[in-house]
Amino acid sequence: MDHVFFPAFSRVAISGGTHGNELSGVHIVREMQKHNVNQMGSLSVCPILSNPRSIEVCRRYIDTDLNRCFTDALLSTPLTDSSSCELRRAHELNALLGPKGSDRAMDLVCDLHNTTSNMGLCFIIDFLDWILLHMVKYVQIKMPTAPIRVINTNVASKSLSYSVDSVAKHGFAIEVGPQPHGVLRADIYNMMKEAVDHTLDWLNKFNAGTTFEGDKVEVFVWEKSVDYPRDPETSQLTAVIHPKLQDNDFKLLQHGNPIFKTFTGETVNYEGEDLYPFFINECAYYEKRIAFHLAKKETIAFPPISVKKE
Ligand SMILES: N[C@@H](Cc1ccccc1)C(=O)O
Ligand SMILES: CCCCCC(=O)O
Ligand SMILES: [Zn+2]
Repeated sequence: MDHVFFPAFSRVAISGGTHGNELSGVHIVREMQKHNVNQMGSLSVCPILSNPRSIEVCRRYIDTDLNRCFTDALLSTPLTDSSSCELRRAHELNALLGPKGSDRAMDLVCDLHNTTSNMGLCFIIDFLDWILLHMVKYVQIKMPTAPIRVINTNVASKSLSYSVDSVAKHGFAIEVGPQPHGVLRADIYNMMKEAVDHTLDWLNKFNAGTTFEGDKVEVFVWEKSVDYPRDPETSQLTAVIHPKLQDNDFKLLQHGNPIFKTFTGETVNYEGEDLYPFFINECAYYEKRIAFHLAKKETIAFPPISVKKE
């Protein structure tokens, strides 16, 4: 693949607390703010707490999920007195870190999340972005023992991307679990902190003119979601994640494998095509009617890249 050149990175944001009870990112950002981290080598770094009001009450959100508020449609919805706290905050964050799709948007936003699912450390991206794939490869090499994967949400277009990181030129989330929401685990905190540090190191090396050789990386591309079995009248759950699926994120799920155990003891088997499950039993997804997501696994080759000399 031909060598690709990108402009140097200048302004990056590290955001935490987009979901107020996902504490690794809240404390990583708080530590950065406490030590006045705002210049790291060639980068100006903006540590920001995305949803201070939800952090204050240690809940995912106040009115609605902030990480679903950044579609073009919602960002151009005029605010009224009845607008949700999070839509109001999304408009503020878009002005601060974006505007989404504009030339003056942040070069990069790294949004920090935790999951109750056994997912290790995942980079969540909306599109194949050579910069982000190189960054992931670098972090994987620097953290060989940690399970580090890439999830592509496969959103249909930039205008339909809905997460806070989508306002930047290069946006992604770092998702680490398992960690209960509202809880801090040292192992999970350290994994996230190390990944953030390596990400910033990579950006400085890139800016300094390092050529990163082409390579390939496995990417899990979102395909569909599966909800819990529910009572058709009441929508109440009638089953839980089967013990044989629980904690087996990213292990191939094959036709006929057990996925749910009903409260009356029956096993429900998976009837779909062989795919990779993730976000299995994520606490915050019950209300979204998601028991787990399913992804295809693809191997993506990416070209050598280096900074474009202005
Ligand atoms: N846990 C995050 C995962 C995510 C990150 C970025 C984009 C889409 C999804 C969320 O549900 O918001
Ligand atoms: C990482 C989560 C993927 C969400 C895919 C969707 O709900 O459209
Ligand atoms: Zn989150």
